[in-house]
Amino acid sequence: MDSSLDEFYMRRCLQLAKLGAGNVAPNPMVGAVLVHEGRIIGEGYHQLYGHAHAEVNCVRSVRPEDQALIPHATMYVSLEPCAHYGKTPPCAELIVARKIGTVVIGCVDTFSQVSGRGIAILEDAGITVRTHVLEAACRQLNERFFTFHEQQRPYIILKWAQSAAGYMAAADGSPLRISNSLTDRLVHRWRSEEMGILVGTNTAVADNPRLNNRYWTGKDPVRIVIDRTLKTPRHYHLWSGAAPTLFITAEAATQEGVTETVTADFEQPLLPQLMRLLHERRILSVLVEGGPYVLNAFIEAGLWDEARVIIGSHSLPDGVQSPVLPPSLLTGETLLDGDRILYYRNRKEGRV
Ligand SMILES: NC(=O)C1=CN([C@@H]2O[C@H](COP(=O)(O)OP(=O)(O)OC[C@H]3O[C@@H](n4cnc5c(N)ncnc54)[C@H](OP(=O)(O)O)[C@@H]3O)[C@@H](O)[C@H]2O)C=CC1
Ligand SMILES: Nc1c(N[C@@H]2O[C@H](COP(=O)(O)O)[C@@H](O)[C@H]2O)[nH]c(=O)[nH]c1=O
Ligand SMILES: [Zn+2]
Repeated sequence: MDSSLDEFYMRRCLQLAKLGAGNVAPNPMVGAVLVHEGRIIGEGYHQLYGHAHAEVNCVRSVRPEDQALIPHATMYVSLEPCAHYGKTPPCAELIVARKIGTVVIGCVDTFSQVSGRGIAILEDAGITVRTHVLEAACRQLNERFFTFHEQQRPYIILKWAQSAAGYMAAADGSPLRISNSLTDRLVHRWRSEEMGILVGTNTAVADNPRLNNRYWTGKDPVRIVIDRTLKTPRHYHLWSGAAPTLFITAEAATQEGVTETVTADFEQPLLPQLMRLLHERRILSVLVEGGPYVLNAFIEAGLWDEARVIIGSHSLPDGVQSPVLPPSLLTGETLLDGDRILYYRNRKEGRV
């Protein structure tokens, strides 16, 4: 078998999968193509959470005159076909029922209800299966999903803005705009891409932040506030009910509309409890927007996957110190109208 051809069609699966970005979480993005003698006869991707999977849309897209070719075609799919009855029936059974002879898979689905069972169903039915084609790229596409299922915690992105001298706020703690308005748009795009956004008590009290997505299209993340004694004043934005909000507190649990207080044991390390709680609530990813105390707590615990550091042109020579990350973890840098944005990664993974 020509492995470069497998990679060629898998790249098409990845392109298709990405069309689901923003609409399928907490499900993974998945793309599929059906190929018969060098011609693509079907294409599909997972378009919307709770709706048909990529393989179903791919089979449905085959034109009536090509239907007879399906048993002689090869299906390429970026993620192992599912084996469980979730919101839809198992795709592995659809592939068996349609008598597709060969299936080429990008990466195994490590979600406990699938995890090799999809491949087993195909092989037991006599289907030829090839796996691990562009595996690193297929895993990277869904790194939030894989981190969530393999580490039982959300994918964590740390983000802050600092001056060139390394300060995040004035010495008296009063809030300060460091990033420019174009960078703020990018930040709101980042907010739209993650399921949660988190700040510490002092940031909630000092900044009265909204933590929503106002400068980009798409969703607002769930706001998560660490607030042991519920210090955040009730008239602040975080209590407004304008977006789902979780206050992590030592006080009793309550619910007012979309605003909840959730009790944690502050005598015990908080971050492991927080990770469990967010896993239970199926929050796949969190953008941690500060302040430095919270950011450093995540860094010290090694609980982060990416960091995005904005270095503004603001000359702030003194004040609240920003965290420091090892330069060896720096993976890229961009410039946006005078702001420098540094990108860090906490582990090595293949890139798309
Ligand atoms: N430039 C930027 O990007 C940003 C700047 N800022 C600025 O940063 C400053 C605030 O930062 P900072 O003082 O570090 O405060 P934080 O917002 O990080 O809040 C720290 C407090 O939150 C609680 N907390 C946080 N993490 C934990 C944990 N793991 N376990 C238990 N409690 C926890 C504690 O409160 P307690 O002890 O009361 O229980 C702690 O003192 C403000 O001036 C703000 O304007 C903030 C965000 C971003
Ligand atoms: N000062 C600062 C940031 N601060 C972060 O943004 C929060 C305010 O969010 P919002 O109320 O939604 O605008 C604030 O509490 C802090 O977490 N972010 C940045 O990108 N650049 C900046 O210069
Ligand atoms: Zn499926």
